[in-house]
Amino acid sequence: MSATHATRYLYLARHGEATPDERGLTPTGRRQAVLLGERLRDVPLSAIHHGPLPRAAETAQLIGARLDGVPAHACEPAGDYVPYTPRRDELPTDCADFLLDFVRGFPSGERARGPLLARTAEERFTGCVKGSEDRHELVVTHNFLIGWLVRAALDAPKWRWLGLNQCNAALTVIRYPPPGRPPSVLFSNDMAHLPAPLRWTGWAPELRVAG
Ligand SMILES: O=C(O)[C@@H](CO)OP(=O)(O)O
Repeated sequence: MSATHATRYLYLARHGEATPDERGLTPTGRRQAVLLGERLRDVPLSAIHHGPLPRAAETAQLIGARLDGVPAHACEPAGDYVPYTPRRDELPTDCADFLLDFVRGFPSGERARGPLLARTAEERFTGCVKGSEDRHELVVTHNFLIGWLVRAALDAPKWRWLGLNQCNAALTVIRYPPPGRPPSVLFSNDMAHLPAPLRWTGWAPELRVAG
């Protein structure tokens, strides 16, 4: 802790498994959210921020029910959008076509509004905090924003949010210390709170590994 700044611990979770119509969570998704809430019970969270879509809002509500009195609120920067559309000349030549096709597969509206929302998310959720008290905050969000914030913490090229994927209700924690030390990614896509049958949902089958 420095005289004027303290550490922020940012807890990032992708929503639980969504129903095919994305109007809410499946029974698996609800159970994932409850278990994540139980995992977070001993964390001194001061706030839960969540995206406005039903799958994130329901996940946040189920988590919050396990955390006495932590205020939860919806906000657009925690929502679902494409944070950055790379130019071809930024990408490795051997995977440029694959990555560009992937990004262009998302609605143009999600791509157009993404960069401003991503910037706002960085301003609102990242970096050390003023004062002498460390802060712990949870953001219940979608796959892409978590990749974007991990990329930013590592100071990786902007396109590199692509390929940083999260399973449903997995936990990523980033620590932002006071000036003088870089951010650290303490956990990434951690599913220790989920039993095996509830792990790896929301993740392409070819990317799954044992455990
Ligand atoms: O639409 C998707 O593929 C991702 C993008 O962030 O969202 P979600 O986590 O809601 O599946």
